[in-house]
Amino acid sequence: MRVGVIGATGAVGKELVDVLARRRFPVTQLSLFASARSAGTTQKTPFGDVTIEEFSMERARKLDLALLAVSGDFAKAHARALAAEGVAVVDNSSALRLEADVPLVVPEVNGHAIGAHRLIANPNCTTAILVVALEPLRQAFGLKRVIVSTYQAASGAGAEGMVELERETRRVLVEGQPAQAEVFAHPLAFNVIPHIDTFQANGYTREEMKVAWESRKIMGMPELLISCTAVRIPTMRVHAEAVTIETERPVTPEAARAVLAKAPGVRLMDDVGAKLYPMPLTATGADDVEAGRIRANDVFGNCGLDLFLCGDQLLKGAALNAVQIAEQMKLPVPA
Ligand SMILES: NC(=O)C1=CN([C@@H]2O[C@H](COP(=O)(O)OP(=O)(O)OC[C@H]3O[C@@H](n4cnc5c(N)ncnc54)[C@H](OP(=O)(O)O)[C@@H]3O)[C@@H](O)[C@H]2O)C=CC1
Ligand SMILES: N[C@@H](CC(=O)OP(=O)(O)O)C(=O)O
Repeated sequence: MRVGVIGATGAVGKELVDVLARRRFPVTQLSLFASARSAGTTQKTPFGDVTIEEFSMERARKLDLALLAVSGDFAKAHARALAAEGVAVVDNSSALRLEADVPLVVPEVNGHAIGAHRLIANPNCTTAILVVALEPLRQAFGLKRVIVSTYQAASGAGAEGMVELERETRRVLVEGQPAQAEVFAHPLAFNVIPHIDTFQANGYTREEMKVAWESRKIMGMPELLISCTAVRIPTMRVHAEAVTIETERPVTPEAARAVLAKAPGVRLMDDVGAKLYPMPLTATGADDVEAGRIRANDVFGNCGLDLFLCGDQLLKGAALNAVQIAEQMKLPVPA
């Protein structure tokens, strides 16, 4: 299959190439696209050294599958046009996620929505990690309300976010100077910032609203009551989420653990006596979303549950989920 990764030099794009190789996706020809500034450079990949090409529709329309990891504006300009050319497209940006004719998919939750569609949207990273754990709990106990607070890594802001966190941490520790900010709203080193994406009229940020909008669409629960506080923290990778739910039917921590232990895409890590709980250090590079710190939340009587999640947002929140979607799309089988 002729596969193209568009945005191949970025945080998500590099992971996409690795995931394609790791999952033995049937790639017969891999094309890597980025902007003009990267064109002509060489990227080492598990498929060998590949020269980065500047994106053009002429080149991309020859692909069987295009994995887009650029911006929303780029997706608006090219995603539908590529799909119309017969290219299967999975887009990582937020541009098309709420469009009625574009399925928004986390395969463990709503893989059935893929059908014969040629253009699929990959969800917001925080949302994908959340719904993998929420869906099995919903199936077992019903779901009334969700309150989530997030702890999001610098790489959520792309390759430049990682560079800034490393540079500014050095500035403080090595040079003894105060940290500065360009990518983030404030210096991130030795700080936490309750501001990801732009503020909306209702006081929430767009990142927080995406968690609500997208969870409702993926889970097919347009009325789901859900509130999010999204916070950037100075880790490199993995988004953590403190989640409180109110269920429709009574829930116990033991029953929730039994459900999550069997849930696809979830790794139960919940043994506080052994200091076993989800953490960015253990979730980094892992496909499964870690779930732990499961306990009854008495605020909601016998229908309340608290839990803590950690998911590698460059994998389940982006590249892994996108390749899982591609695996379920109806694509030409190479001879
Ligand atoms: N980071 C994350 O955790 C997640 C990101 N996403 C989404 O994935 C997308 C990519 O994010 P991320 O990897 O973090 O971003 P990066 O900033 O790390 O990478 C952006 C990529 O886009 C390329 N690019 C920029 N302009 C063009 C262009 N005109 N034509 C072709 N390629 C171009 C860049 O190439 P060059 O190096 O040449 O500039 C680079 O490869 C975004 O839409 C983001 O919202 C989704 C889920 C999680
Ligand atoms: N907003 C996420 C990453 C991201 O790119 O999300 P989205 O694809 O929804 O814009 C973060 O900063 O951690």
